[in-house]
Amino acid sequence: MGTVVDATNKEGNGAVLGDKNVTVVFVLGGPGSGKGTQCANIVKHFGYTHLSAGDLLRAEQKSGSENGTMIQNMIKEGKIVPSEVTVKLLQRAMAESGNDKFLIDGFPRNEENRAAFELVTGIQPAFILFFDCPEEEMERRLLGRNQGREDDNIETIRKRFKVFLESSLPVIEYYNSKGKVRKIDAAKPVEEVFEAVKAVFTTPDDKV
Ligand SMILES: Nc1ncnc2c1ncn2[C@@H]1O[C@H](COP(=O)(O)OP(=O)(O)O)[C@@H](O)[C@H]1O
Ligand SMILES: Nc1ccn([C@@H]2O[C@H](COP(=O)(O)OP(=O)(O)O)[C@@H](O)[C@H]2O)c(=O)n1
Ligand SMILES: [Mg+2]
Repeated sequence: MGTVVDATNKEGNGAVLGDKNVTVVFVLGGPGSGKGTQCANIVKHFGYTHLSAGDLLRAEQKSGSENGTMIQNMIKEGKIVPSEVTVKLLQRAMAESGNDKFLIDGFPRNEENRAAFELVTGIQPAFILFFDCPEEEMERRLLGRNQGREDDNIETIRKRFKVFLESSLPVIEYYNSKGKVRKIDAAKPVEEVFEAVKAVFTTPDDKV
C-alpha cells in the first residue's frame, strides 16, 4: 500500500510529490556512530537519497532563516530542535529530490520527532538501521572528525550522549518492539560495517 506525501514547497504551493509511493529508512545511532559515512555508501549502491536532519538544520541556520539563532543554540547545547522545524525541512527536501527512496539520517531523535513525522506525512518507515557503537569509540571519532562543527567539543559531546540515551534510544526501542530495527555493530572498520549494511538491504524481506 502506498503513502501519499503531501509535501509543500518553499512558497507553500502545495503537493510537490503528488501521490508518489515513497520508501523511508530511518538511520539512527549515537553521535559519531557512522550514520553519515554509511549513508554515503548506501546511496552509491542502492539509489536512495540521503537526507541528514543535522545537515538540513545546519543549512537552514546558515541561510539566515528566522529560526537560525534558535537552531544554532540548540545544536551548541546538543538539544533537539522542535519537530515543527525539522519535519518541514525533511518534507521540502523529499519533495525537491525527485526520488522516492530516502535514508533519513539522525531522525527521529525523540518521541516528538517520531510522532510529528508520522502525523504530518503519514509515512511509516520500511525499517530502522541502527548503528550500535560504544561511547568511547564514538567520542574518539567525534573529536577526530575535523569538520569544524561547533558541537564536536567534549562538553557538547557529553550533552549529546546524554540526549541520545534519554530521548533517542527509547525511539529505537519503540521500533524494536515492532520488529523494525536492523542492528549493526558499528564499532568495526568502515568496510566491515558496510558489509553488514549491504546484507540488510539485500535481505528479501527488506528489499525495498
Ligand atoms: N567504522 C568507522 N571506523 C572508524 N571511523 C569511522 C567509522 N565510521 C565513521 N568514522 C569516522 O567517524 C567520524 C564520525 O562519522 P559520521 O559518519 O560523521 O557519524 P555520525 O553521522 O553518526 O555522527 C567521521 O570522522 C568518520 O570518518
Ligand atoms: N532530528 C534532529 C537531528 C539533529 N538535530 C540537531 O543537530 C545536531 C547534530 O545532529 P547530527 O545528526 O548532524 O549529528 P551526528 O549524530 O551526525 O553527529 C543534534 O545534536 C541536534 O542538536 C536535531 O535537533 N534534531
Ligand atoms: Mg551525521
